[in-house]
Amino acid sequence: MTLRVAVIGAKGRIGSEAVKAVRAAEDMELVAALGRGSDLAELTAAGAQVAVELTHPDSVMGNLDYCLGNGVHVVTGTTGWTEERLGTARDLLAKAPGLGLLIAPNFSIGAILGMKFAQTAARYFESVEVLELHHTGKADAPSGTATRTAQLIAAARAEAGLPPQHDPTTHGLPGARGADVDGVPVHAVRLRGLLAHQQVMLGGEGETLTIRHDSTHHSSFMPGILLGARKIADHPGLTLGLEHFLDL
Ligand SMILES: NC(=O)C1=CN([C@@H]2O[C@H](COP(=O)(O)OP(=O)(O)OC[C@H]3O[C@@H](n4cnc5c(N)ncnc54)[C@H](O)[C@@H]3O)[C@@H](O)[C@H]2O)C=CC1
Ligand SMILES: O=C(O)C1=N[C@H](C(=O)O)C[C@H](O)C1
Repeated sequence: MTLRVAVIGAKGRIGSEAVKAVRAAEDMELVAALGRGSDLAELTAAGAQVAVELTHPDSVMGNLDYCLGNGVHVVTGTTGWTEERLGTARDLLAKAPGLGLLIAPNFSIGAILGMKFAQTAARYFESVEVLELHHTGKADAPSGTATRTAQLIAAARAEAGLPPQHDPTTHGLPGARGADVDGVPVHAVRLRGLLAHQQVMLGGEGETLTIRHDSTHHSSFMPGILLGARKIADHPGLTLGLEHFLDL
């Protein structure tokens, strides 16, 4: 049966690519393509079963509220998530039994594997820092991927009983050591010419390990978006990370 999919944020960098990908998918029909200022009622009028939400941290919560309140599963890649926002999303889901919400910090398989490799390596190294590099249109910093990666690394270190990292800095400028995400320094670069890149650097006695991923085109995110749209109805409630839909 054909899956009826709507894209919200259809004119954006990733949204416009998602519109093409959904159109090209033989098992999907693009029933609505909404931009800023569109009426969300278009989506329900068109009978969308799944909304692919790719907008802005300022817009995502309102879109979730509408979709989950109107019987539509949601796959979102929009970033800027906090514990408070996740709590609100859980509250919305509690009022929408049977509906699924996938929040995916990154849809690219390489990035997801990079996060997994970093999580695996974390327990074996004394030091770890995350560097993310993005295009100049990005609203949030650090990136959703870097934040999630740092959280996974911190949890792995804690589970292994590693002590907090020692920061030797006693002199310097504020910000020079990056943002502190659960004790892991995260550095964000915004540079024209870049798209989405991440480097996790781990260091131990006499060695370093670097895990690097580069998205060089928005097409890298499309197989993950389509997979999320296909699977979300079978996963009611909140799923945080596309890795839960993959055999990892
Ligand atoms: N999870 C992932 O793999 C990826 C996530 N992203 C995230 O997706 C989001 C969008 O990124 P970009 O496409 O680069 O941004 P963008 O600024 O190019 O596109 C966002 C689009 O959403 C539209 N928009 C904003 N509010 C809206 C609303 N209420 N209703 C409908 N449309 C609305 C804007 O007008 C714009 O066209 C960001 O949060 C970004 O971090 C981006 C790439 C990959
Ligand atoms: O804004 C982007 O471009 C991206 N956003 C996501 C993030 O914040 O991690 C995913 C990817 O890095 C591209």
